[in-house]
Amino acid sequence: MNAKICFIGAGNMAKSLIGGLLASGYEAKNIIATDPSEEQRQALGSQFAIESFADNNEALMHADIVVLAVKPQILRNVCAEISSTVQAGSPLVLSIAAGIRTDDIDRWLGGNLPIVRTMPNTPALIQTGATGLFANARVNDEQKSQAEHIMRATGLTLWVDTEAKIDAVTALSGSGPAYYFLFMEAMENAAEKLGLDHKTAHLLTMQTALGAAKMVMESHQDCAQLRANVTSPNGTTQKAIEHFESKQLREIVEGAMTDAYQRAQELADELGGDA
Ligand SMILES: NC(=O)C1=CN([C@@H]2O[C@H](COP(=O)(O)OP(=O)(O)OC[C@H]3O[C@@H](n4cnc5c(N)ncnc54)[C@H](O)[C@@H]3O)[C@@H](O)[C@H]2O)C=CC1
Ligand SMILES: O=C(O)[C@@H]1CCC=N1
Repeated sequence: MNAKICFIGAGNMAKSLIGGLLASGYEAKNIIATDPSEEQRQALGSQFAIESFADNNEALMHADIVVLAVKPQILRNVCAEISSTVQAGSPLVLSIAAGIRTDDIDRWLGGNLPIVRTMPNTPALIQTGATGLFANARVNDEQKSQAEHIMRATGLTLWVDTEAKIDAVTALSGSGPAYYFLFMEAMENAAEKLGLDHKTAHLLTMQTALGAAKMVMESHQDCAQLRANVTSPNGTTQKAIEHFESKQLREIVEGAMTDAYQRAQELADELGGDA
């Protein structure tokens, strides 16, 4: 693939995608990025040998693919600013903005555009991300594979067939890293109360999380079976699991993810729409 990709916004997520693309052999001359912040452009220039611009329209002039990587709250204004250049070039539009629907982006950009909406997550920063993708009806097969190629540079990619499912992806893998961080924080704190020093508690928590995740990925056994393997009859794990179950851990997780899902839909209504 040698399409010219233009990132609008050169913050954390854009830099992780650019880093991933370059590491996977994508040519630096085919990647450009924009950012009004000189500091961000300098940071970009010191990390990667790609061209950067302060002016979105100037950068977009020759782009085959535009990646919208600004904060959701400013996306509407950015789209208004670039709409005539986008209409002139009709590039594939890829959005990584949380909670903004393809119909809104399309309307803000002047209409009739192929748009892929994605939901990455922060482990993309270390090329261990997980991204859900949704394509609107104007995206063709070649453009789908281009979008997938870009997002795969930072980890796993999975397509969903309705846009509402992107909100479910947001509740799962988009926000999910924070759930694991919270659980790890709680384990560390509990271990310290049981007498371990902070460093020991931290190291054992991290290694346990990594080991558990690797086992799920590599052992060909499902989570319930792996849990059963740790749980000796009438042993320590059984006591802990019984405690979790008696406090309705599963219902707590379902409630949290349902709240996240509903918030994703509310955000789309608040930031999108005609207002
Ligand atoms: N943090 C997360 O877990 C996730 C974030 N995202 C999405 O990724 C997108 C980017 O997020 P981050 O990289 O974390 O934000 P960031 O704040 O690091 O980067 C945004 C960049 O946009 C630049 N910018 C501001 N105004 C601009 C303009 N008019 N034109 C061009 N660039 C402009 C800023 O200077 C900044 O460098 C957001 O829409 C966010 O919703 C998506 C999934 C997960
Ligand atoms: O918390 C949020 O709204 C965004 C979406 C997924 C991760 N961060």
